Amino acid sequence: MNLQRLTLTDFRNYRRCVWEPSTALSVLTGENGSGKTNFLEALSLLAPGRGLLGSPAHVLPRYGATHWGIAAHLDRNGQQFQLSTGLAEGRGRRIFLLDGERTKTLSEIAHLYSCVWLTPQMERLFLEGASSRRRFLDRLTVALLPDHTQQLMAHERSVMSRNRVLLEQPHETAWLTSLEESISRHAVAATAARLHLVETLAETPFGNESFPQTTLNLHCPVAAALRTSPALEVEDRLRHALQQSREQDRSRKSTSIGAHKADITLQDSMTGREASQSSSGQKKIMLLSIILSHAYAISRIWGHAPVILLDEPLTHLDERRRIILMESLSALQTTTILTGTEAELFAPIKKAASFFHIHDDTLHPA
Ligand SMILES: Nc1ncnc2c1ncn2[C@@H]1O[C@H](COP(=O)(O)OP(=O)(O)OP(=O)(O)O)[C@@H](O)[C@H]1O
Repeated sequence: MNLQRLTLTDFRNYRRCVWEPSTALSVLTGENGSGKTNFLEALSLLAPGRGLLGSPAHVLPRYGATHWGIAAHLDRNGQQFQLSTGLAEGRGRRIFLLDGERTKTLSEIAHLYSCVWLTPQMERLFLEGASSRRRFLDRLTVALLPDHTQQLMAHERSVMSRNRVLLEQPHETAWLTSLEESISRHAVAATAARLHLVETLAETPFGNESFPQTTLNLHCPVAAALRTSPALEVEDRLRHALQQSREQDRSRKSTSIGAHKADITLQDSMTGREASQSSSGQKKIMLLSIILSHAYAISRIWGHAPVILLDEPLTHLDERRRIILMESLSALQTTTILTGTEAELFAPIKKAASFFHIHDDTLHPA
């Protein structure tokens, strides 16, 4: 996937920014707060699922603006198209346009465009509660199975309705039964999709051959597992479990079983230890391994490599691993953008990459 031009209008700190990368690999540098993360976020928002599972559309306009827009000219295996997204004036929801036409389904876009994204905030995944790990897992899943978003939204709506009915009309058993049927159907589908993702990632050799024609050997393989209850894999069992838990759920004012209770565990597969006990550098390597394995899985499934966005990928890595990572990335043919505050650290890819410095919401060739 090659990005040819990106235009941001009133997006975050960018009033109007047009960027045309000249090589597949680009390095964006800039001072703290210059807008490096915002720039990568814009490209991530072109992929379906990000808006639903990330920042809501109304927080994205530049302060003082009421709407925002992102437009990308892309080349996918020789096929050129324009993909845009944004919040139009007077509309509450963002829309997607493909070559200027409003898209009908998000899977239409998933066939054409995908990206993988690593941010420093993701390092908190190892320490935070299960809900942020679920969001992370779901975002990866949506890139492979776009319908996953609909399943999750339908599941959430049914869980909220069941909580309300349990509190306000607990004797409406027919209503509760139908909501529990809906929860079971969507929870089983969502669990199957998540398991599919975890299995797909497990098939790609984590931390080793994480991308075609590339060897990323950072010596810290990671194993991901979905911690889920067996009830979540069989509709009848889940329906029965929900029915049995009505009293208990009513007193705790929430539904205790469902797709919203699953968790993923991440382990260092060399030591067998939980990833949360690893060092900062080891955590970073595990995340990089997951993200690049995900990129590999996307390219196998959709037939095109995703855009790769790595925000501060060198932080916490020692010099040897920084060089291995940069050399691996410079072999990729797909648009890959790396950010950092110090351009000098990217010296090993001086020849392969184009360098830009962000200042005053503009990307200046460096
Ligand atoms: N909606 C918005 N309108 C205008 N500015 C915004 C908006 N949202 C965020 N910002 C500002 O954009 C600036 C740039 O943020 P960003 O996180 O992209 O910087 P960065 O270059 O990645 O910084 P760092 O190196 O510290 O990680 C921040 O100062 C933030 O306050």
